[in-house]
Amino acid sequence: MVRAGSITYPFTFASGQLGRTPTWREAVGGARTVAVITSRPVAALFPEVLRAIAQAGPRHIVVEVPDGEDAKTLGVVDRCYQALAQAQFTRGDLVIALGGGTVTDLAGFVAGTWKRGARLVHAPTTLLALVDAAIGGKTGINLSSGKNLVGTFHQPERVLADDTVLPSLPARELRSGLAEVIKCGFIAEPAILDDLPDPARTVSQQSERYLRLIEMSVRAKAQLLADDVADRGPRRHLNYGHTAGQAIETASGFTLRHGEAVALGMVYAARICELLTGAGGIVCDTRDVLTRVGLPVRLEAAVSFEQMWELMQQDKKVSPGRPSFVLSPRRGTATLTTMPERTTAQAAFDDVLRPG
Ligand SMILES: NC(=O)c1ccc[n+]([C@@H]2O[C@H](COP(=O)([O-])OP(=O)(O)OC[C@H]3O[C@@H](n4cnc5c(N)ncnc54)[C@H](O)[C@@H]3O)[C@@H](O)[C@H]2O)c1
Ligand SMILES: O=C(O)C(=O)C[C@@H](O)[C@H](O)[C@H](O)COP(=O)(O)O
Ligand SMILES: [Zn+2]
Repeated sequence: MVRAGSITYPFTFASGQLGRTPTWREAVGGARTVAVITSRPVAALFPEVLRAIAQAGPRHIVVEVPDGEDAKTLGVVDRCYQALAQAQFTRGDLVIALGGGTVTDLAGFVAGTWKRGARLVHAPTTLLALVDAAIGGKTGINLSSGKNLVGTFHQPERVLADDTVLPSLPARELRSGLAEVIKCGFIAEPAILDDLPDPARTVSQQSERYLRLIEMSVRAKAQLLADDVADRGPRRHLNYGHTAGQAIETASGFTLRHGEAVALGMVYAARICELLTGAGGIVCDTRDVLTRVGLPVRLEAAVSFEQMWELMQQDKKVSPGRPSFVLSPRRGTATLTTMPERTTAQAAFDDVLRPG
């Protein structure tokens, strides 16, 4: 179960459940219409899931949205609203998000704002969505001025976790998800960092290990948000590596995957921590861990300090004088500090991120 303040909902883990009609019969409850928001590649990968949803009973529509970050725009939100309007979709009807974190962020926002809040079930299909995006109710739409600048908190009624989605993931997507898993290792559960998968082996060859990692990451995230859904205190620890990471992700024009950018953001935060505390070895440890699974530890995209700094100021956590930058001085712990001064921020960028 995930507790998000006063709301509690199940995170059910069962191999193959997404392709079974009874799963969906139970999830649909009394809805008369179901709207599946998904992307074309995901729909093509999982026809048996769409079939199982169709067989669950109510009328259903499939709203296909662009793949990846292109889904998280106000234009796509509007297209989803039009589809819901045409289907005379009510608050008691159900939005199903079938896809990765971009789909859960978009569908969560659409459900949360449709008639001030429709029902929502997440069916995550990437590792990243399974361990992170499908849990906790954050939704996000990008603007040209920054990532996730528009959003609501809207909790799903349930998260249907199914590890049979993982084997088809390209290695790069798997690594991107592992960045969020590693993040949980640095901020909350150090055992994660001693149990990382071997990138040379497939998911199926180390499935027990993946199950442990998913379990530890979900537990860590659920604990941090349980009493801070609105992201004012401990939940912010989940933003470790994101202040710089999401700025870099945006400045790269989304050529970097979310997890890759977060990996670079964690290296950056590690250096900031060293500069602020005088401690040593944090960057080295961070790079060692990330390198073990093949995540980037140096910035190769053409992103300047000025671009990153400018975008960091747009971060939602930032308000003058208030703690908004996450440090992890020791494996398994996190603290909040104020945004570093520009000179410190520039020094850290030059030390660990400057390309070339
Ligand atoms: N709301 C939150 O708490 C939260 C947390 C973390 C990340 N996010 C957001 O999530 C997004 C990143 O999510 P993502 O990494 O899942 O990216 P994504 O949704 O773009 O999916 C990545 C790619 O994988 C493909 N794909 C999906 N499932 C697949 C499968 N089973 N097999 C093969 N390919 C598959 C998709 O078609 C896509 O091309 C970012 O926008 C990030 O901001 C949100
Ligand atoms: O759930 C949270 O809280 C997180 O911060 C999880 C992050 O991994 C995720 O990328 C989130 O969408 C970032 O949120 P934002 O507030 O920085 O937009
Ligand atoms: Zn993230």
